[in-house]
Amino acid sequence: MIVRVSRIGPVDATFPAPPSKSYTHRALIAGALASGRTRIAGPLRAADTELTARGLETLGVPLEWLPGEIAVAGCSGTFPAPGEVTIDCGNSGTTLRLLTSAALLSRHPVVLTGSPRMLERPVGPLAGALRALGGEVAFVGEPGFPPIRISGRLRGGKTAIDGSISSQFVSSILMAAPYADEDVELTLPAAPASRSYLDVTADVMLGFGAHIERRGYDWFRVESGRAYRGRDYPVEGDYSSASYLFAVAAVCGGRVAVTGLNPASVQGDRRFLDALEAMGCRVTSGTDAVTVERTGDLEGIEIDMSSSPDTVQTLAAVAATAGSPTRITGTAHLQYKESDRVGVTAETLRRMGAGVEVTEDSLTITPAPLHGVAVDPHDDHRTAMAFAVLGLAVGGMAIRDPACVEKSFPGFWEALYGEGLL
Ligand SMILES: O=C(O)C1=C[C@@H](OP(=O)(O)O)[C@@H](O)[C@H](O)C1
Ligand SMILES: C=C(OP(=O)(O)O)C(=O)O
Repeated sequence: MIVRVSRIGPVDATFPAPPSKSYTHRALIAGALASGRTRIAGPLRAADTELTARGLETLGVPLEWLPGEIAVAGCSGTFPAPGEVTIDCGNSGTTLRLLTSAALLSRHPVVLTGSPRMLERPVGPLAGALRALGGEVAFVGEPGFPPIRISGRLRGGKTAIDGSISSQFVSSILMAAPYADEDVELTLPAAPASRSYLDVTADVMLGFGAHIERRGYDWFRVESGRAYRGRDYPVEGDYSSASYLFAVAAVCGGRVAVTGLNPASVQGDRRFLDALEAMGCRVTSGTDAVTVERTGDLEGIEIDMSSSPDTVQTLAAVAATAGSPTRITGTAHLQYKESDRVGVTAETLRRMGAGVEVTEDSLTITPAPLHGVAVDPHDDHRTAMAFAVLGLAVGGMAIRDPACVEKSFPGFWEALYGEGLL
């Protein structure tokens, strides 16, 4: 299937934010490990969160998707898997990385695997740190990459971990740490990639009753024995998904309001709104909605997006419509995602007519007259959504494999269609 995107004029639209993917993954894991029952209210039901839920079910945790909620029966820190199990994490890095440490809480070995692309996404630094904490991690295929077989136990103690490729390595150990035999102390010798996701991890852990101490992003200690307690857990809206909706106003002009976002959220992709503001949009944040409005022209900016990787492509799309160049830094780790995102974004923007310069850790977009092209997102939801939005300003865009948005934002096309934008 192909979605054809035509040029539209200024917009005036209001959308509900899809629920947060990162919060839903973490609430599922905390609820599964907790003592007692958890009710996750307003979760994201998308391909990736279903993969985490299915993985937990494979580990023996009863859970049920009900209308508007997930009911999870916590296993009090020991997964009751009946024997060795294999969990297919598909294309979801968060599922694979976060379940890797949790797998040590099963009585039996766990094999974690995924899509062909997932098998190219690194897990080496996570494996190394888990071994230092008592786990056994065997690489079934290529060393440093899934599939991995996890056995042994989470003894705990102190170790260093390199999170410069992915913050998910650190989040993984933190989330399982309350169930280690001893306290877990992690030192991060290098600045972690996507550090804001460590704030999301800490937020969920605290919300479920764990005890975590930290010094910024370079030292964390989790108390062993302060177990998660089952609870009613509401999931806030997703700033990464909302970025595509805000970007519609930025590239087409007019106004887009998104409801259901937490204005005080620790989600790093809130930074996308700072970028839009710096480029010349008006951003207002009320109790009901966050609104982006553009009446004049956009200016290029220079911005570090190292903590907000999932909105780099959205920002690149907006930047291509500005009146001057934009330099986005902190992009090195985008090569490890569902696709080599900087490469794909640069190649597509160049085909559309923009000037693009790429370095190891930056992306500079020089606007020029643009024309629509056919985009094959190669199973990367964010490529599909970012270029669909740009298509609304440029016209003549064709997005192949539109179903790949199911990974994080299953209602994306319907949301645009519902507001008359497609
Ligand atoms: O922990 C998480 O929920 C995520 C962390 C980020 O990954 P990296 O830390 O690998 O950059 C982000 O890109 C991903 O979509 C979700
Ligand atoms: C990188 C992403 O997710 P994950 O790492 O979970 O595959 C994403 O959603 O952009």
